[in-house]
Amino acid sequence: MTLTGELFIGAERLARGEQFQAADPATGALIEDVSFSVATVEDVAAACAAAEAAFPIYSQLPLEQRATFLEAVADEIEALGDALTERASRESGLPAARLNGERGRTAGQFRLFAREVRDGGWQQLRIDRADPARTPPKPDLRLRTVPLGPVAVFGASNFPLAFSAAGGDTASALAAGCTVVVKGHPAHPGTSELVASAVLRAVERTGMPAGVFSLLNGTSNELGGALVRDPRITAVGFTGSRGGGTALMKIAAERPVPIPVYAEMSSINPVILMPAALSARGSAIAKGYVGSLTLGAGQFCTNPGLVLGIDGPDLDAFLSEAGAALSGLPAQVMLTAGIHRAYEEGRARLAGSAEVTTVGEGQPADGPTHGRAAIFSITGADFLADPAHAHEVFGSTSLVVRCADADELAQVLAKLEGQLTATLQIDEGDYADAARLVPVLERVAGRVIANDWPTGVEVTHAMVHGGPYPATSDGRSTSVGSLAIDRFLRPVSYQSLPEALLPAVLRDGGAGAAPVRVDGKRG
Ligand SMILES: NC(=O)C1=CN([C@@H]2O[C@H](COP(=O)(O)OP(=O)(O)OC[C@H]3O[C@@H](n4cnc5c(N)ncnc54)[C@H](O)[C@@H]3O)[C@@H](O)[C@H]2O)C=CC1
Ligand SMILES: O=C(O)CCC(=O)C(=O)O
Repeated sequence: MTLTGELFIGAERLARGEQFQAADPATGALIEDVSFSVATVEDVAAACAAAEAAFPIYSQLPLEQRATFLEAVADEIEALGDALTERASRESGLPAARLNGERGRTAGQFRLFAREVRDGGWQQLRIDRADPARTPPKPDLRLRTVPLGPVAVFGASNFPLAFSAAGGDTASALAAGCTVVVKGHPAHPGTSELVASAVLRAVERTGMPAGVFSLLNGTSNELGGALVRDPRITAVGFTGSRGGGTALMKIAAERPVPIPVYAEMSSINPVILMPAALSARGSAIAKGYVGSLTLGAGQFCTNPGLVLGIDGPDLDAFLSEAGAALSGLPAQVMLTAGIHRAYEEGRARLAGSAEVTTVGEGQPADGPTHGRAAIFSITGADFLADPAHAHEVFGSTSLVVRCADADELAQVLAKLEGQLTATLQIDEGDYADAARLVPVLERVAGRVIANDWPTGVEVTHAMVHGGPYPATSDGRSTSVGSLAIDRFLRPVSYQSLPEALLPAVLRDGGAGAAPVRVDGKRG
């Protein structure tokens, strides 16, 4: 498919005078085969108007039609085949195998949400029957969730497919019945265009209203700000930096009508090496750690950036294994020059800190945007003395905290900000101590993991990819898994409405296969 560089505003494809090009992350050279139009503030308004016009139609369609549309998006994304992988690899520097997997995950997310839409449980149907004989009389009350309205989605740089134009935020918003305006990430505009064209083919094929999906491109923060400010936008999905996420939260909160922002931001994903596990299989844990740390050049928000262990010979052996495993690994191309620069600054800050020791490094960089992996260590006391040591370094750098004892380890945990994940490496002999840690970890993180690694989020019903601030802006939700649909819904109660005016799904016998809670009893 030939790229045009146009914007997608509903069914219209538009070119603009101001344009930009993607850059090859490996060299920094511009990819000159196509220039991408920069959306104007008028384009933002037009996309939001199209999303607003489509919303009453799209949100009222039978759920079967909505589910069929989501499946058509999955099919069309898969049909893009190698062309999508090639473009995404060119724009992100990520290898083809990883991107093929991500394409499958992206299509899988749409299919999961199609099944979820059909299941209907997310509508939270409840009926409390009237009791006119009660004093005072009890009214008939019926509840369901309704979609919020048009949603703004910001594509992420590090997952050009699964967290971008048709990533998890878009899939869950469309599943909820919301329309979507995407602000594509400027690092991969061609990838976004290919994906948007697949979504629009699905729109056409399944007869969805134009405006259900739009894609805007541009490089400035003003564009994203204008989108969040638009009065028709009712919620925001974002994955990116803490600075970007908090800026959007501020804009959303200062609107005449504030709206929710679901921003996934920074996380260092603590991993706790429990003594029995460390003693029994420190070497295997070290290898697993280095594998997770260096996956995708460490550019995962689930990257294990912090490891906590009790000082002693087992931790020494672990560190030397991890350092050795790291030493042979090549530096990897990072996503953008800016992300590489931020990584190098973060790595240099740790390396230059008097309290920090270098445990091991990967092979030196042999290109301008290659990130060299590194593991550092610090004592628990020094870590506690300076909270800056807990700042995320986005890439393959991790800090191991050598705690004097279990009490100090608990103090370090207590100092941590909100996290997406917290991982325990445990054996049976650790269970008693681990049992005391689990309640602490569930306060810190959205996902508590045992004997696995945080990178690679499973897209399922029981997944939580979220966590207390600053891991996300709203720790009550997830951005991955079927529960993500809840972010874009709100409950409405219908009191004493005549049957003819009730939503069909709330009429007696109208729920179909969807579960209904009648007078408090689950069906
Ligand atoms: N938590 C996570 O999963 C991720 C975190 N990052 C972090 O973000 C850093 C920069 O990477 P990017 O992906 O470029 O993230 P970013 O936060 O700079 O940009 C993400 C998107 O938000 C927009 N944006 C950023 N700041 C904005 C503002 N003030 N107003 C309006 N729109 C704004 C950008 O134009 C882009 O579309 C990385 O070095 C890393 O530290 C990056 C990717 C994923
Ligand atoms: O680990 C994953 O699969 C997802 C990571 C993620 O959400 C991110 O890096 O933005």
